[in-house]
Amino acid sequence: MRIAALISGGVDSAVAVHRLVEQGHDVSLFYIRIASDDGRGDCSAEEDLEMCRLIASRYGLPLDTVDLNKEYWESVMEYALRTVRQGLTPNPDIMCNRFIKFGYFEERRGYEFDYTATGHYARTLTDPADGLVYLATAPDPVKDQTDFLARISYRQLSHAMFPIGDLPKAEVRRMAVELNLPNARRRDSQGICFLGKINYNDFIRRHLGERPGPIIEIESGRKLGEHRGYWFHTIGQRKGLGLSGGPWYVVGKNIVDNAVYVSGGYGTLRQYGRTICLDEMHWITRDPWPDRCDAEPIVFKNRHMPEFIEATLTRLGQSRYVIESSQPVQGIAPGQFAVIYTPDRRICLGSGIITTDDPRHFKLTQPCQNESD
Ligand SMILES: Nc1ncnc2c1ncn2[C@@H]1O[C@H](COP(=O)(O)OP(=O)(O)OP(=O)(O)O)[C@@H](O)[C@H]1O
Repeated sequence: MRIAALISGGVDSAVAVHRLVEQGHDVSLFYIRIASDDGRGDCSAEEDLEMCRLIASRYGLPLDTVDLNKEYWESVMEYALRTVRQGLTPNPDIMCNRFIKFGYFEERRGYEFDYTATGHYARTLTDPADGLVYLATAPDPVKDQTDFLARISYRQLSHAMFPIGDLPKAEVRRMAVELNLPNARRRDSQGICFLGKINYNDFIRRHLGERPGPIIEIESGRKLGEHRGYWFHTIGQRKGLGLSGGPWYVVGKNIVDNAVYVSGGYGTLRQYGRTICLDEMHWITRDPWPDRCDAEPIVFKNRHMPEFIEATLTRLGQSRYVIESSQPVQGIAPGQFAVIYTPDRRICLGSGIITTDDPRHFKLTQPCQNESD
């Protein structure tokens, strides 16, 4: 088959290329170029590209660079800045997969090929019962990246291939060393997709500036210190508050008063919630419960983490849902995505955006409604 392989210069996509070649596919390599926004040039991209060239020459494959800078700024960076300015928590990785790696790249080059392959830790499964393709979790629970893919469309998923998704990271690294790949000992990329190369706080500061305001203890109303702008802080955050006598957790923000609210100690109730309201639900393959409004058993993640949380999911309106978690959940941050999985943790069904709605106003007994109601 003809495969477009997206490579970053990192070890995962290099081993993915090795596996595709080994399986006898006709592989073309693509590197997506995003310029850095700090005016300091783009040396890390040059280094990545050099690695990609070494991989290409090692396997005798064509390598092309695709410039998606403008598209990245319009669909990922502006979304991230808009979201933090609203006091919400963005997820640039999710947007990057949907709009860049499986979006604009597909429109520009990917469509010419049978499949587009990446080094993501995820799998695709075809269910013999309905013949449809599903996004399945990787066996390596720490590396599983299905949560970052939970917003891609069915069309994008059906055209995607994850050649290393069935391997544990340690095995991928071992293969790279054994194959003597040029990047075998390169350290893993950290942080947020292309933004991972720059300091996140610097990025926010450059675009939104600073706006000092009070840090307030939510229980007592006492001012404990100053922050440099509510957009630097996320609900659930513990580090970087600069307060003594912690631990302190961010539990709320008031963007009108520019106040950041914290709660001290371990496990105080303010830091937790069990009811999570969602909107803009996106099902990747299909709505598993199209005609039902019952509390369906699921597991979910509300941030990138290895553990799944057991819960029920109930539809309230066409795209509005509510999660009732079986255990208290720390750091429920509006704007973030709650990613929904089947109870056996095998299939990533989709995701909804956590809203600012007050969960106490959601009665699970309220009748299921359609959007037009
Ligand atoms: N600049 C890029 N150009 C093309 N594809 C990319 C680029 N950056 C990432 N990708 C693709 O997206 C996948 C997941 O990217 P992520 O940033 O999560 O890196 P990763 O898991 O550390 O993988 P790798 O080790 O390949 O960098 C990569 O394996 C690669 O297929």
